[in-house]
Parts: sequence; C-alpha cells; structure tokens
Amino acid sequence: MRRVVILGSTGSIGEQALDVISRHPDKFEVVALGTGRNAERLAEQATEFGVEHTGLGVDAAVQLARDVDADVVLNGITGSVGLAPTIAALEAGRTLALANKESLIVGGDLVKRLAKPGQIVPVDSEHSAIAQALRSGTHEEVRRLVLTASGGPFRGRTRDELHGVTPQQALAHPTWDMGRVITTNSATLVNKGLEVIEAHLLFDVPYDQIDIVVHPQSIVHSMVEFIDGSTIAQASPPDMRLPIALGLGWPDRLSNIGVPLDWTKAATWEFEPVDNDAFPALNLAKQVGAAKGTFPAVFNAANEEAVDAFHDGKISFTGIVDAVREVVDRHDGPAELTLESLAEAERWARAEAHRVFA
Ligand SMILES: NC(=O)C1=CN([C@@H]2O[C@H](COP(=O)(O)OP(=O)(O)OC[C@H]3O[C@@H](n4cnc5c(N)ncnc54)[C@H](OP(=O)(O)O)[C@@H]3O)[C@@H](O)[C@H]2O)C=CC1
Ligand SMILES: CC(=O)[C@@H](O)[C@H](O)COP(=O)(O)O
Ligand SMILES: [Mn+2]
Repeated sequence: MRRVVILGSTGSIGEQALDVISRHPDKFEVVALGTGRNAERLAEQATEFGVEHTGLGVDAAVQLARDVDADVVLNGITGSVGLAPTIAALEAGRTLALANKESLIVGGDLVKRLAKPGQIVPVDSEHSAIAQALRSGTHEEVRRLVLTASGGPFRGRTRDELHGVTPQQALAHPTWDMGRVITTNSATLVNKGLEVIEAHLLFDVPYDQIDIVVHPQSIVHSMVEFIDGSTIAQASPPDMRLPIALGLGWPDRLSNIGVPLDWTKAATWEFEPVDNDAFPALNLAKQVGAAKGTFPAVFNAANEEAVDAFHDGKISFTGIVDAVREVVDRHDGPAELTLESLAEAERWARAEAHRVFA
C-alpha cells in the first residue's frame, strides 16, 4: 500500500490521479489533498477518498508534502509556485511524482542537489516515455533524446497568421485536455521549450543531444536513440493516466489504466520538423537553459505573466514570446543560484514583463 499526497488535486492532473487511484484501492491510499482555491471540490474529494489532511494554497501544500507521513507526493500544481512543495517533498524523503515541471526548471541545480537518484519520477508524458525507453540501455549508450511535440492548435501557420489568434483558439488543443497555462504553452511551443530544459535536468543529457520533432497525433510520446542506431519509442493513445500511474507506482506498471493502440485499423503517424520562425519559443528556451542560473526562472516567470496578459486581452498571441524574449534580454543574471536570488529574479521578471506590456 503506497500512501499518496496529491497537490493540485482539483486540476487536470489531480483529477486523473484520483481516477487512477480509484482503480487500485488495494495499492494506494490517499493521505492528503491540496489545492489552490477550490474548497468545494476539495471537500468532495476528501469525502470520497476518506482523506483526513487537506489544505488550500501553497503554504498548505508545503505542509502536506513535509508533515503528512507518505511514500509519494504527486505535485500537480501549475506554475513556479510549485517550487516550495517540490523542495519540501524532496527534503522529507518522499518519492516525488513530478507533473509540475516548472519547479524543476526554475530550481535547476538547487532541486537536483536535493534529489537522491530515482527520487523524482517524471509524470510529464514525454519524460515518462523517455524514462520508460531508458530501461533499454545505460546512460553511456544513449546518443540522443527525441521529444515529440503535437505542434498545438496552430501547427502549419506562419508567424503573420498567428498574430490575431484568440485565447479561445489557443485553448483548443488538438490532442490533450489540460489546464489553461499548459494548453496556452503548447500553442506557443513554450511548453516544449520548458520540456527540453526538464529533459536536460532529469536525464543529464546535453542540449545538443536533445531534439524535437512535431508529431501531430501525440501517440509516440518521445524516443531515445542509442549508440548502435536503435531507437526505442514509447507509444500509447494520448491519455495522462498512463504516465500518472507510472509516476505513482514506479517502477511497476498497473493494469486497467490505458486503452492500447488498435493495430487492426489503418493509421498514419506523421513526423515533421519544428517551424522555428513561426514558433521562436523553442530556441529561446534552449538559450536560457544553457545560460542556467536564474535565466530559466526569468523565462518561466515572464511567460506566466504573458499568458495571463494574453488571456486578459492585453497582448497578442505572438506578443507572449516577444515579451518573454524582451525580459530575458534585459536580465543580467546573478553569479550564484540560491533560493533568495531565484525569488528576486522571479519578482524582477514579473515586474519587467508588466513594464513590457504597458
Ligand atoms: N494536464 C496535463 O495533462 C499535464 C500537465 N502537466 C503539468 O502539470 C501541472 C498541472 O497542470 P494541470 O493539471 O493541467 O493544471 P490545472 O490548471 O488543471 O490545475 C492546477 C492545480 O494547481 C492548483 N493550484 C494552483 N495554484 C496553486 C497554489 N498557489 N497553491 C496550491 N495549489 C495551487 C489548482 O487549484 P485550484 O483548482 O483550486 O485553483 C489546481 O488544482 C503543470 O505544471 C503542467 O505543466 C504536465 C503534463 C501534462
Ligand atoms: C500531455 C503532456 O505531457 C503535455 O505536456 C503535452 O506534451 C502537451 O502537448 P504539446 O506537445 O502540444 O506541448
Ligand atoms: Mn508534456
């Protein structure tokens, strides 16, 4: 029986995690639930799963991750606000099933230093796919990682054609049903940029050995190419319950989770290169990832503000990445990455982003 804390329980990841757990009551016990503001849904979940410990807001999330006796903490909070709960879970010695990619990306080496080998299990679908594929070889045998990207709702459009797209159009993801921020990030390809940094940090593979390929069907979730020319890909219909189940149960697989691919029907899987002119976020993300220090945190914080500004009608769709680039370009970056310098860089980036929007 694994005791599980779910942070962000009312969100897309959190609700699907509870669905996974409801299929395996003999394997998991939910011991704590945390969320942002949705007290009503939180209370319903606590009643349904018989959970004693619940809390609202990030301070409660930290407390639940640190103080409730548990084996696994699933961090399904959105945004870099998830950093403190990630740190709390790692310091408390819990296995961290990590959906909140932002905390690893902004925390970088600070988070990595806290994590024992195997303590972070990726939930992000691409990174779960890579973790599964890496079971086929050693680190020395890896030649490159290939992350797949759906391309989002605007795949195939030119930069000019992207300028006037609406928030509603940006939220119409072709293959995944997810929260507002990550769905918008998929449309700009900021999500894929964040995922390149996430892959670098999780798997210790240099940036020049991490490639992206657009795969509109979202069936191949990522691949690992090995030195002998073999490529191992993980494929399954787009359903986050599979990587969530692996995150909670790692290294074991659970039955009754996903529907497998139907090989009796004709199907086509496409792969195409990223259009970096229309979607400049990916190259910018690689740049900030390589710069390290507070640059990834500045990139992410500026993007979080820009996504809100886009949904509030203050900036255009292409204005999101333009604003992020401007903030990144103005950032000097401190010599040393500490929790204090990180917090200060984030504050600065959010304020600077608003100066760009003004
Ligand atoms: N959804 C998906 O399929 C995937 C998501 N991810 C990652 O997983 C994370 C969650 O995404 P998703 O589930 O889509 O997001 P949602 O917006 O659907 O859910 C976010 C959750 O975080 C909670 N939350 C927000 N702010 C705070 C806070 N300050 N303190 C505590 N809890 C807070 C929300 O609570 P409330 O509802 O009360 O506001 C909600 O429960 C993100 O990092 C995303 O990038 C990665 C891969 C796939
Ligand atoms: C399901 C998941 O892991 C998301 O991060 C997904 O990858 C988003 O799709 P994009 O490939 O469009 O970013
Ligand atoms: Mn992903």
